Amino acid sequence: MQPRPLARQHRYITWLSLSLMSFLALMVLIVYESRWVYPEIQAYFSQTGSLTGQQLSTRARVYLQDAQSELLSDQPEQEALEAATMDIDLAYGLADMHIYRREYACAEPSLTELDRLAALLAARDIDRIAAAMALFAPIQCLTHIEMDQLDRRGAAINDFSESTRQHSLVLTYSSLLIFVMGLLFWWLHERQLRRTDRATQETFEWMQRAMRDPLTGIGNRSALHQDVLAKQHQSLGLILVDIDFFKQYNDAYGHPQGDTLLRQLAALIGKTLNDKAQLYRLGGDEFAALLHCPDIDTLKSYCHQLIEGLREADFMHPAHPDKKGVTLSVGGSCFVADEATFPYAYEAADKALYRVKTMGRDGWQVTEDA
Ligand SMILES: Nc1nc2c(ncn2[C@@H]2O[C@H](COP(=O)(O)OP(=O)(O)OP(=O)(O)O)[C@@H](O)[C@H]2O)c(=O)[nH]1
Repeated sequence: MQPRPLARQHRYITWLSLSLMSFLALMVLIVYESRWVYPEIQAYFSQTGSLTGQQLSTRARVYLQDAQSELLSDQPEQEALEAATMDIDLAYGLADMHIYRREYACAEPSLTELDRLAALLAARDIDRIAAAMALFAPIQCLTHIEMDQLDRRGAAINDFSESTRQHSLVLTYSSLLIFVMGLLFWWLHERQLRRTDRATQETFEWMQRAMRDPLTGIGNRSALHQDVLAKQHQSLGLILVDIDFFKQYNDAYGHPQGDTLLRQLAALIGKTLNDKAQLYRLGGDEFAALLHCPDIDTLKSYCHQLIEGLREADFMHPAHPDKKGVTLSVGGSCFVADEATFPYAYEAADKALYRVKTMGRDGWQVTEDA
């Protein structure tokens, strides 16, 4: 059975909504996974070893080494002391950081030492070599700070890379999972749809079979009733056809041949009525035809055609009491299709058929004003 356009549309909409849901889930995940980026960057540039922290200690150390060079140079005393004092002051200004005092034990004594040296140099109370030697301890401290800040920065970068790798992994596996789940949903949906299609098809076929006469392939009594209801308010003609002396035919030829005759008659009635009628087998040797009937004369002409058509076909009947071939008794009535009118129309056609039977068979009658 071809999938109906509506079912296909529904399938696409469901598939689309699943994709959208997966996409949304992925977006939520990305936003969730990215939440660490900004605090991480902030941490990188503020709390741990930072570029600024390292640069300040480096600059301060360079000033102190400059001061040492100036103290040990051969420039005039006055100039050398002034330049060294200036560099020590600059170094003090850079190294006098709260974070250095808090984090490094050597910071406090070094700053005190620089303070003392600056005062001694200003008072010319220390010789140049002693002052240069005294700068080694603060230089060592600043070098230590500088290296430590570098180490901390390296560690922060490593942490940053590691967490980036982990978050990327989470993101990759989650995307894969969502993709697989999308496929699974799609497969489940398709399977359900196929099952529903199959069940619908089976129900449809079962209903079709329930409405068919298995021997002749034409409709049965239920189909006749259903078709009448489907043609509400239309002018219809109902023709009932009964084989004459069918029992004798069966007795003479046997039931299988009787079955063949039933099939042949079903085909003949259809052909005679030019396929304008819907045919039914009501049971046994009784058929019915339902057709459009604008007036009673049309119905009469159909009935006449049936009798003449059978005569022309000339089916043999070896046991016909009147020594004829197979003959039919036909009764008809016209009615406006409705659930309420149909039983009366059926009764009227049946009465007409009965009249034919009682009048010797092989003929037709209609009941007017059913
Ligand atoms: N071969 C065959 N015979 C059937 C079938 N259904 C019913 N019959 C036979 O049809 C015959 C109908 O007999 P009756 O109702 O007496 O009708 P009739 O012999 O045609 O007599 P009248 O209608 O009065 O002319 C019976 O012998 C049934 O056994 C069928 O499916 N196949």
